[in-house]
Amino acid sequence: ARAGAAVQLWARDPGARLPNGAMPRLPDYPLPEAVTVTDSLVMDADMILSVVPMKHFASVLKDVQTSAPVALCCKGVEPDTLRFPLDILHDARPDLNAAVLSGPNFAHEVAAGLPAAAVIAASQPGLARTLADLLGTPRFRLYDSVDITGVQLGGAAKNVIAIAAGATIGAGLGENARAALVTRGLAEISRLAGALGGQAVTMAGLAGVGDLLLTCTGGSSRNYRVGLALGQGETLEQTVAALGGVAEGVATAQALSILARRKGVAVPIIDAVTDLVEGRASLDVVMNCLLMRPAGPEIHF
Ligand SMILES: NC(=O)C1=CN([C@@H]2O[C@H](COP(=O)(O)OP(=O)(O)OC[C@H]3O[C@@H](n4cnc5c(N)ncnc54)[C@H](OP(=O)(O)O)[C@@H]3O)[C@@H](O)[C@H]2O)C=CC1
Ligand SMILES: O=C(CO)COP(=O)(O)O
Repeated sequence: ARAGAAVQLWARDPGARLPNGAMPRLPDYPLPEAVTVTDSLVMDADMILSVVPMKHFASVLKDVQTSAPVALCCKGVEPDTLRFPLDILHDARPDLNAAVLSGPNFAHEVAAGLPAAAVIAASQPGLARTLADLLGTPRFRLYDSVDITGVQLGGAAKNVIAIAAGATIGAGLGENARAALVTRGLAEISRLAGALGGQAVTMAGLAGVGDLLLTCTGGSSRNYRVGLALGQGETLEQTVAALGGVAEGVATAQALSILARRKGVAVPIIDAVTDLVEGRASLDVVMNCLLMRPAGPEIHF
């Protein structure tokens, strides 16, 4: 809307709109006048931003009627099928042009109009820039990329590393440990990006280190908060129930561990989070396993 477009916001229950004009998930931010709320999935638009969480994306997609290009904003990997968001879209709607939008973007800060940047990736030449020009504003700076694999992986994997970062702080292991863990997490993601057909260098950008910086340090991150609570000894069930929102890293961890194993890529931090959230090992055990690993050459991706 701030970029000058008339916007339709799809919601399961448009009647849930609050008296102040906001929707319940962001109750402090009344929607701009240019935004109308609808429950129709018949979408005649210049572009669609899909923000449905991974768990529900495929089922919502079945009912969408459109020929507009879709920019996917969810961050994760589907646990059973190991599909990234673009794979899910392509499987259901190979006819649609598609892009991925990712980066360090807490929703409440974007809603408040605070400055932010993100990257849009698409494989079709020119599409990412076209969408970036439609959606970008001086306070929402959009860079473009052709590395759809790297951008999707960055968004999905940072949620898993954020759980590890939160657990490190929650367990009282200190900020040095967190910095080391996030840096080595970045190395894992960079290796995996190359093995999956993306570019390791994308992880130096907004979808990689940018979102890691935000999510692994910002107390607003749901994934970080899950890790923090686990580090403080709470159960995953308690933690997720108290969260009031989705933490995609919980379901994504195991999917990334499996993908990495298939590609022969070592991802010990992602594996540690998988063991933790799947209840296979305690925090003490996974931390000790990480600390006992032999250290080798630093750069090997
Ligand atoms: N929040 C953020 O700062 C950011 C989030 N993302 C990504 O965006 C995605 C969505 O996250 P976010 O909006 O924060 O999650 P929330 O947990 O805050 O909201 C979940 C949303 O999903 C909707 N929903 C729940 N169940 C269904 C269903 N069965 N079918 C369709 N919709 C459903 C909810 O609708 P209802 O309100 O009706 O319950 C709600 O709008 C995630 O992949 C996340 O990683 C990416 C960048 C930033
Ligand atoms: O992706 C996000 C910010 O870029 C939101 O992070 P959380 O899902 O951990 O809250």
